[in-house]
Amino acid sequence: MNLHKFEKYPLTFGPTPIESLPRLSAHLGGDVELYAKREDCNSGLAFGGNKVRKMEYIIPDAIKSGADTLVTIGGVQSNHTRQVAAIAAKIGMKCRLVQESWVPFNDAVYDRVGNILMSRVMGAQIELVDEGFDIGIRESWEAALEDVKAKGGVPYAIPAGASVHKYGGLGFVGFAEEVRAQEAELGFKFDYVVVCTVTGSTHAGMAVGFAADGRADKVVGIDASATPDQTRAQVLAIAQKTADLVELEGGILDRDITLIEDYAYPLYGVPSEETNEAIRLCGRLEGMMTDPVYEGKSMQGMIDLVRKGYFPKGSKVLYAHLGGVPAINAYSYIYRNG
Ligand SMILES: Cc1ncc(COP(=O)(O)O)c(CNC2(C(=O)O)CC2)c1O
Repeated sequence: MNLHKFEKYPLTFGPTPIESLPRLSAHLGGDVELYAKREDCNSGLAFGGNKVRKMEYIIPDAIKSGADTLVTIGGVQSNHTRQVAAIAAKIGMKCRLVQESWVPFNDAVYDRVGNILMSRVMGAQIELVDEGFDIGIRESWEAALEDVKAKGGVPYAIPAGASVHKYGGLGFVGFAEEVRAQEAELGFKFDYVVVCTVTGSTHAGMAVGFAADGRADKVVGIDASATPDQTRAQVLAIAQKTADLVELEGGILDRDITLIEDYAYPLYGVPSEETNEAIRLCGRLEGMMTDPVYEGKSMQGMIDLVRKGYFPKGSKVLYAHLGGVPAINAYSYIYRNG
C-alpha cells in the first residue's frame, strides 16, 4: 500500500490501542470474541476521534495552499467540526464552522453543550444555519468559503466529515496498516471490523486498506445516516478514488462494500430505544461510553449481529470506536434516569 508518498501532519498520539471486551463478549454468549480499537482516545485535541486521523493527511495540503482559515460543516452537535476547531487552534489557523439543523432535538441544552460548547471555547466562528441533514456538498458551506474570501481570508475547504476530500480516505488506509501490525503482535487476525458509516471516508479507507489482504468486505459498515443509498454510493466513490491514489491492485468493487442499513432508525441523530440499550449495556459491562448519534448505533448493530449469528462461531471482531461521546451531553433528557 503506497501511503508513504503522502505527507502526514502528526495530530494523534500514534497507534491507537486495541483492547478486548471480555464481559460484553461473555454476555452475548461467548461464541464471538469482541475487541475495540480506540480511535476515541487517539489524540489530546479536544477528545479526538476519527476526523483527527483523517486530517493528518489533509493538513499538509492546507498549509501548502497558504490558507489561514479552515472551513467546514456539520450538524449542531458535529464531532467533525469540533475536531477541526481543535486542529485549527493547534496549528494556528482560524476556523469557520457551518452548523446546520441536522437533528430535530428535544433537549433545551442541545445547542449549548458538548461539541458546540467546545468549538465556541476554542475560538471557532460558528454560523447556525436552518437546513436539514444531507451528507452532500451544501450551499451554506460554499457560501461560507466565499464569505471568508470576501473578508480577506484564505479559506481551506473541508467538506462534511472530511470525507469527499481528495485525501479523505488516506487516514483509514493507515488504520488498516496499523491493525495489521498489531495483529502481528497479537498473533491472530481479525475476521471482521465493525464501523459506523455516515459521510463514508472512514469505511472507504478501511475497505481499501484491508483489500490488501482480501478483507475489504469484512469491514462491516453500520449505516447511521438513515440515507443508506446516498451513503453507500459515497463510500464506494471515495474508496475507488482512494484505491487509485494508493495504487491498490484491482481497485475496489461494489461487492467490497458491506453496509448494513438496519440500525440507523428512526432518523439520523435520533437514537432508538435499542440504541440507548446498547449504549447502557456497553457502558455497564465494559465502562466504554458510546454516543446516541454514531457509535451507539454501530454498537447496537454489532450486538444484534452477534445475537443473530451473523459472525460465525469463533470469529474475532474488531469494533472501531471512532469517538463522539461529547454529544451525549446534548441528549441528557434520555439518560436522566440512567
Ligand atoms: C463519532 C463518529 N463515528 C462515526 C462517524 C462516521 O464517520 P464517517 O463520516 O467517516 O462515515 C462520525 C462522523 N461524524 C460526522 C460529524 O459531523 O461529526 C461527519 C458526520 C462520527 O463523528
